[in-house]
Amino acid sequence: MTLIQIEHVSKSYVMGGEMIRALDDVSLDIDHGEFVAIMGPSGSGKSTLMNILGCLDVADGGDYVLDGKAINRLKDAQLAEIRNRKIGFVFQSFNLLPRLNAYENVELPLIYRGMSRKEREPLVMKALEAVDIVERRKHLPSELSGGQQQRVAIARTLAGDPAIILADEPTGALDSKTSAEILEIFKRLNEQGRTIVLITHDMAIAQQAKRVVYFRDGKLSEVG
Ligand SMILES: Nc1ncnc2c1ncn2[C@@H]1O[C@H](COP(=O)(O)OP(=O)(O)OP(=O)(O)O)[C@@H](O)[C@H]1O
Repeated sequence: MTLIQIEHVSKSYVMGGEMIRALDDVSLDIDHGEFVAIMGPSGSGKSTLMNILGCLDVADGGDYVLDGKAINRLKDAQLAEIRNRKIGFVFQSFNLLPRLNAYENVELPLIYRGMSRKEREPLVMKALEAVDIVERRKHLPSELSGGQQQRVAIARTLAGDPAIILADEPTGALDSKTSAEILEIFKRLNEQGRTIVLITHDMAIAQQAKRVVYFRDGKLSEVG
């Protein structure tokens, strides 16, 4: 079943009087349960596509349907709501709040959703268990390694039960052994049915996904 449908999407920026076509007539379908890597060199348009997929930005032209809903004609408030309910972001820089411990970082988005403490606890614990970080739940981010911080960031995303996880260079700040461990977590989550889109400039990392799409100069092509 199709989860993401992008058809003839374009996005341009004007810089110093010159027009840059960051996305040039891009079409892409992603089914529920897929693990897709979007791979391309710096400046190829990956972040622009991620922002559109993640409902952080809208395209200039073309159509985007996410989980049966047309996204490109929505207003900012509606986009924000879809983003909060459907999209789980994982970033290179973890983006944890430094004064909250691991448990509290995972819990925070559920507080914003208005859930009670009783409702939150099983969801937070389940998410921490899914990434094997339960024992460290009382530690602050500064007391955790990079790999452990990324596990917490993945748990925070999982607790919200998103339709899709968008991971932008999630191993970019990690050494190769830790990167491999984080990629194993994504693979395991995918085996459990999670839909994952991994954005990377690194072919070795992209090849860990089940499907690789290649980006160059704002255009997409399937690999293999
Ligand atoms: N806000 C903006 N204003 C002007 N040009 C932009 C803007 N955002 C992106 N671009 C341009 O659009 C093109 C695609 O950029 P994008 O950030 O999507 O690439 P990327 O593949 O994510 O690169 P990187 O891996 O370096 O982050 C680049 O030429 C970039 O300079």
